[in-house]
Order: sequence, then C-alpha cells, then structure tokens
Amino acid sequence: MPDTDLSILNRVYEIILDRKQNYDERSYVCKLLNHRKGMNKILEKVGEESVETILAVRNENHEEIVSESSDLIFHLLVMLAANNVTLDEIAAELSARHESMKRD
Ligand SMILES: N=c1c2ncn([C@@H]3O[C@H](COP(=O)(O)OP(=O)(O)OP(=O)(O)O)[C@@H](O)[C@H]3O)c2ncn1[C@@H]1O[C@H](COP(=O)(O)O)[C@@H](O)[C@H]1O
Repeated sequence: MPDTDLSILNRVYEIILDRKQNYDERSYVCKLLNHRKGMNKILEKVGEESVETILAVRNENHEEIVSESSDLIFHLLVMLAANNVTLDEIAAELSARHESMKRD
C-alpha cells in the first residue's frame, strides 16, 4: 500500500540515508550525493526547485504547485540528510516553536 500521508517523508528520508551508505549507480540520490560539485550540486537543486515552485504559484497552476513543491521538499530532504540533520530535529524545532507561540 502506498503512503498517502506525511509518513512518506520519513520513508523517503530513510531511503536517502540508505543511499548515503550503499552506492548504487542507478540511483538519482547517489548521483546527487556523490556529484563532482559536492554540496553545491544539492544546493543548486534546492535553489532551482524553489524558483520553479515560485513560478508555479505565479502561474496559479495548482497541479504545478503540487509537483514543484514535491520536487523542492524531496531535494530539501536530500540536503538535510547530507548534512546529518534528522527529521526528528526538524519536528522538535517546529514543535518547540508551536508550544512557545501558543496564544490560548
Ligand atoms: N522523490 C523522489 C524524486 N523526486 C524527483 N526526483 C528526481 O529528481 C530529478 C531532478 O529533476 P529535474 O526535473 O530537475 O531533472 P534534471 O533536469 O534531469 O536534473 P539535473 O540534471 O539538474 O540533476 C529527476 O531525475 C527526478 O527523477 C526524485 N528522485 C527520487 N525520489 C525518491 O527518492 C527515492 C530514491 O531514489 P533513487 O536514489 O533514484 O533510487 C525514490 O524511491 C523516491 O522515493
């Protein structure tokens, strides 16, 4: 059964971590993680996908916004994993902010 809720973020993040450990020449993630430009290649992709997301919003194209945002989030997951930042850390940060900013 495919994940259709946000648990897919953890699932994809775990695959990315696995790709860090086990090189596979067919893998796009391995290609990114081992690119000759190093971290700059991953940052380039995050920047590129951010711009494409902005353009999708400007075009007011719902499908495009979903697709480009998914590209952006995926590349952000690669960037986080490449920098040893876990999704638990992000969750803890957002949760702490949520607690401290509660108004009622
Ligand atoms: N979610 C994704 C995902 N989203 C987008 N992409 C790839 O991201 C790439 C970049 O998209 P672009 O449109 O920018 O393509 P491009 O111009 O060829 O990119 P570059 O030449 O600049 O690298 C494409 O090749 C897409 O296939 C993804 N590749 C992988 N995943 C997930 O990562 C997992 C591991 O993937 P592999 O490592 O390839 O097995 C997969 O099972 C998926 O869950």
